[in-house]
Amino acid sequence: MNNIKKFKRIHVIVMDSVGIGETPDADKFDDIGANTLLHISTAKNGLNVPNLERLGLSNIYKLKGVNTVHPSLGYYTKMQEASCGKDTMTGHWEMMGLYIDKPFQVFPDGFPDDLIAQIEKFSGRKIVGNCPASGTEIIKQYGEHQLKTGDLIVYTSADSVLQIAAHEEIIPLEELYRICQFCRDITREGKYQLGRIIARPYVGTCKEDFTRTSNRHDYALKPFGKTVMNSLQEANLASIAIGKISDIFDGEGVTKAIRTVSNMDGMDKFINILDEDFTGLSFTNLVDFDAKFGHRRDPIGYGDALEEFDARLNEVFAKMHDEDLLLITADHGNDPTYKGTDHTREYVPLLIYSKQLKNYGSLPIRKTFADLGATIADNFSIEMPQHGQSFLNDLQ
Ligand SMILES: O=P(O)(O)O[C@H]1O[C@H](CO)[C@@H](O)[C@H]1O
Ligand SMILES: [Mn+2]
Ligand SMILES: [Mn+2]
Repeated sequence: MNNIKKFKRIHVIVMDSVGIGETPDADKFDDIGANTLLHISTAKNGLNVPNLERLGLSNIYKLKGVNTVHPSLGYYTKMQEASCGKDTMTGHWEMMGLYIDKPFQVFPDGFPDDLIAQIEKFSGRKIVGNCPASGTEIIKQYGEHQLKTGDLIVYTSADSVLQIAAHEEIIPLEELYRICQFCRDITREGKYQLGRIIARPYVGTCKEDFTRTSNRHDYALKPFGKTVMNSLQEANLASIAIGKISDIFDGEGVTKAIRTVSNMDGMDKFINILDEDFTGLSFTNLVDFDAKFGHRRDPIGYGDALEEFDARLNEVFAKMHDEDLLLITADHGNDPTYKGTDHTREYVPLLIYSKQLKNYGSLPIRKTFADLGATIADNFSIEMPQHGQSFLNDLQ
């Protein structure tokens, strides 16, 4: 890094699912033509994101209503995912230097009878659903049935995930969590290994007003190997997880976990962290983009959420110290105008800002999300991850 001190704090913000166009291998995922940001900007007839604009967002891919800027106020590029998956865990683990070579198992036809039987036996409740579904649709379909019978609503998606929807007044949270923990324990390895179990509680009186609550809980697998977060922790540096991050890594390499209930709550908590004195990483995930708008195929809501996020960057810039580095990126796409309701294989944007950097411009396209973790490791002089190349020296 020419004439530049290393950074004391690196802040990574993951805008969950904010992709920026199909990758060269999008055909393998049946995602040709997907472009989350572009299609949101067109659906909204222009996006109003002045801070992301200044950092160079539209220089990566021209979005409607977002100017290209020269010079930009940040380094900008996009990253391709090397692992063969497009789920949240794969994306985040790769950012921290770990690849998934064999995709997590999915169950497009529902879960096998013997697995379902084990869950029914443990819980003493019958299971309905057992198919891929959108979480808000399946509670419309089976919620009233659940109110009458107490049956469990089990569903999956294109991800390696077993989700249990449960009305909070019919199946108390502690019971739901206990059942999910059981599901987690029986699917850690072997033929039914699953990426995640997710508790999906909701409230309401009938299908017209059922609403999911923020008591969602994710039970992930432990990362299959060492991540940059483990190395930070070993070196007695901070590795602060805000939002879903701690769940995604099953707490591995997390020195402090801060839970959030929404994107704006995530931004509040991140901005508070900027006031704390630490050396190391803060790692924030903003999941509303994905859960509330991407999977719901709501491009207008998605665009509004992006504008709301952008507005909070004023506070972030104001609070950043000279020795801070900010990296804004995403973990996969979820084009809300695309067919189906699942993630899309896309490039993710990477925007880089620090008060001590000046010669802003484009960086080469990254072949792997792991370049992010390699840069963090390089900066803190800790063990380099198995994958990824540091771009620290490109920052001036
Ligand atoms: O449709 P909902 O319940 O939001 O579920 C979505 O959220 C899950 C976890 O991110 C994905 O696997 C997808 O199924
Ligand atoms: Mn995600
Ligand atoms: Mn998702």
